[in-house]
Amino acid sequence: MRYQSTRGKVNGLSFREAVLMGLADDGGLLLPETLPRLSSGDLESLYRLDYPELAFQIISHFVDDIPSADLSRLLNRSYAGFTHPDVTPLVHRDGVYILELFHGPTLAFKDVALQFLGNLFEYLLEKSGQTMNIIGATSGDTGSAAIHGVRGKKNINIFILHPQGKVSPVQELQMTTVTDDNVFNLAVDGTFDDAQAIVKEIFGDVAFKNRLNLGAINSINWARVLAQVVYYFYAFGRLRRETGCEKAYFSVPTGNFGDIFAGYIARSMGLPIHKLILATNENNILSRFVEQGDYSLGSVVSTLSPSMDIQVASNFERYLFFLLQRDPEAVNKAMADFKKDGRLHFSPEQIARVQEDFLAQSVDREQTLATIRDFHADTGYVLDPHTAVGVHAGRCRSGGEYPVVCLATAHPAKFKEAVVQAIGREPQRPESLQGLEERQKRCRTISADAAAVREFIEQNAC
Ligand SMILES: Cc1ncc(COP(=O)(O)O)c(C=O)c1O
Ligand SMILES: N[C@@H](CCOP(=O)(O)O)C(=O)O
Repeated sequence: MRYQSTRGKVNGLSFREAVLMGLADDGGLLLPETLPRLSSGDLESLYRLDYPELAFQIISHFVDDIPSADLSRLLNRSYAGFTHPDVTPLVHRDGVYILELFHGPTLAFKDVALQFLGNLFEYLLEKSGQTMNIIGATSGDTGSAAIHGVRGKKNINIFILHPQGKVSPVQELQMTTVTDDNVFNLAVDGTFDDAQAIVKEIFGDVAFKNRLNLGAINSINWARVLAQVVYYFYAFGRLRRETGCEKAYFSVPTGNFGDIFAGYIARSMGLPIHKLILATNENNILSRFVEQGDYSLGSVVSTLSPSMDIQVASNFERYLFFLLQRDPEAVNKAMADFKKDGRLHFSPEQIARVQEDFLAQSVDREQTLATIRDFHADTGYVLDPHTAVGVHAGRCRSGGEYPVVCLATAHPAKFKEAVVQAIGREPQRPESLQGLEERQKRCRTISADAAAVREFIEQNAC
C-alpha cells in the first residue's frame, strides 16, 4: 500500500514513511492511495475474530513493509494491558448498543490507537537507530494516552500542549503527574485550536521537523485513524452475532473528526454502516456542515464535554479530499479559502453526497445532562458527557430500522463534575485514578506562540 497527501505534493510513501512523516511535508494529510473493499464473505470471517487478531487482519490491508509476525506481536502487546478481555466490549442498554472504548490505561478511546502507535514508534526507531521528538496537541485525552504510550521509552521525548485550565481536573492530572524524564507537558495560554495550529506550524517547518525527527501522535498521523477503524468492525461483528442485523447506525461524539473519519473508512471498505451520526456539543461547525452545508468558523465555547471543544477539525481535510473527488488542487484551494475567510461553500449536490454518509445533531448542555440523568435512572449505567452527546444524537437521528451503536469515548470518572451535576453523585473511580491528586506534578506554562514552543522543544529535544 502506498500513501499520498491530500495536497498532492507527497506521493508513493510506504506505511513506515507515512507513520514517521505524520503531517505530510506539503502541509496536507496522508491517505492510502486506494481503499480495500471487503466482500460479505470476508466480513463474516472477520466477525469471528478476537480483538488483536481482527486488528491484525484489518491493519495488514494497509501495511506491506512490516513483517507479519512483528505486526502481530506489536498488536498483541498493545492490547494486553486493557482491563477488559474483549478490549472494546459492546453492551446493550435501554435500546442502544454502547461500544466501551475506555478500558485502556488512560480510560479513553485514544488508548486503542496510541498504545499501538507508541509500540510502533519504538519498533521503527529500534530498526533505524534514530531518536524521535513527539509533539502533540490535546484537549485532554490524546495527551495522556500518548504520554502513557511512550513514557519511559528509550530514544523518544514527548511534548504535549494542552489549553491551560480547559481540560478536566482528572485529565490534567493524568498528564502532569507523569514525571518521567522524557515527558514534557506544556499548558498553553489559549484554546485547543491554538495548540493544534502551533503543532501544525511547527510541522510545517520541514527543515526543523527533519533535524529533530519530529513525530505526530494526533490523528493527523494515519496510524491513529487506521487503528481506530478496527473497532467499527469489531462492534458490528458482535452486533451481527447477537442480532443478525444487516446494517447499523454508528453515533460518534465528534471534535477533531478523527474517530468518525475512521468510521467513514470502515464504511468505504464495505462494513454495512447505514449512516454515521455525527454528534457535536455547542461547538457545532461540523453538524452545521452536515445538516446545512454551513462550514463556518465560530469561536470555541467551553462545554460539559471539553475534549470536543474544537472548531478547526484536523481530519475534515481528509474527508474533503474524498468529497472533492480526490482532487488535490481543489483541496489546496478549499484550505486556502478557509484560512482566509473562515468558511467554505458547498453545492447542493455536494451536501446531498455528504448526507448519504452522515446524519448530524448538535447537543447542548441541558440535553447532555438530561441524557446522563435519564439513562442512569433507566439503566443504572453512568455515561460520560461526550458519550451522552452521542447517545442523545443517536436516539434523535436514527430511523429505528437498524440498531444504533454509540461510541463510549471516555470513562465517566474523567468528567465527574458533569456527572455530579446530572445524577448528584460521583461515578465510581477506577483503580488507575486512585491517589492521583497526591502524586508529584510537572508542567510548564507557555504562551500560544509557535516560536516559544519551538524554542522549548529545541532546548529539551533528545
Ligand atoms: C472523550 C472524547 N470524545 C470524543 C472526542 C472526539 O473525537 P474526535 O476528535 O476524533 O472527533 C474526543 C477528542 O478527540 C474525546 O476525547
Ligand atoms: N479530543 C482530542 C483532540 C485531539 O484529537 P486527535 O484525535 O487529533 O488527537 C484530545 O483529547 O486531545
